[in-house]
Amino acid sequence: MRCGKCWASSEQRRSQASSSWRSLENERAWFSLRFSQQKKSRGVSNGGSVGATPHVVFVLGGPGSGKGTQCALIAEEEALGYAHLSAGDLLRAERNSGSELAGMINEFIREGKIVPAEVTVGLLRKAMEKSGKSRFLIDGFPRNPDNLAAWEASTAGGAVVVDFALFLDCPEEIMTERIMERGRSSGRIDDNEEAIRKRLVTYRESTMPIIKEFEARGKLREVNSDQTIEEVAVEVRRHISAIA
Ligand SMILES: Nc1ncnc2c1ncn2[C@@H]1O[C@H](COP(=O)(O)OP(=O)(O)O)[C@@H](O)[C@H]1O
Ligand SMILES: O=c1ccn([C@@H]2O[C@H](COP(=O)(O)OP(=O)(O)O)[C@@H](O)[C@H]2O)c(=O)[nH]1
Repeated sequence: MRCGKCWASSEQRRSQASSSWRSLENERAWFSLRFSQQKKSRGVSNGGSVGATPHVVFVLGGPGSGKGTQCALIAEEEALGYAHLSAGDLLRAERNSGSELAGMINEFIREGKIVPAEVTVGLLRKAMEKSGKSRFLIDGFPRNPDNLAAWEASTAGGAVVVDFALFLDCPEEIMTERIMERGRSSGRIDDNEEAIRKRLVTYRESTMPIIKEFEARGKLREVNSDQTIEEVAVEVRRHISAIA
């Protein structure tokens, strides 16, 4: 039975969970196949070189911390060779496409909750393929342990290298101010006070543990994003440029 806050009954969830595992198997197969083919065909760009294993930087931080702004600046520098993939943008595009997932995605976004991992991993996969690039800034993902597990299952065997997670650290009051300002023109259903409160709870409870996980692995780079866009960009670029 459907309710305002749940997008599916427990039966639907169970059936979705089993199809999720099947799709994860497909994702895994895809990453290995796709990128081994790329190596053979030497057909992808890599900031000048071709044929290398794809490299990813996850860009994490709370809502309004500046992830999209900073990723766009790096992607503008063509010589660096990065494709900017915003998980949120991909989800909003899928919702706007009117696909069968649209209603479910809309509910999760409205509630500031995290969309089931296999949906997001599938959208990222397609976007990576379409980009023709082999360096990726993945903006706003992984947001919880399920996201990370699904990503790792789909890239098992080293098909994709995660260089590090870049954490844009910003006080919640500043993030809230920025999003309220963005909400004046963004048209986003979640750029309002009520949704921001929910998104901040999700960030604290679900995404912070992922940031801590990358820290524990020695794979976290941190930037204070409570500075001007230009000041943040200098530090972000320094971390990106340090990748071999
Ligand atoms: N360093 C900054 N100082 C002030 N405003 C910023 C800064 N970085 C981003 N913004 C603004 O704050 C809002 C949120 O930034 P955005 O990059 O969309 O954040 P996120 O992708 O993390 O949600 C945007 O309107 C953006 O122009
Ligand atoms: O990997 C992701 C990325 C985004 N979202 C959803 O999309 C919303 C907006 O995310 P986005 O990164 O665009 O916004 P930000 O939090 O950076 O402002 C989030 O609150 C989630 O509901 C999600 O479920 N999984």
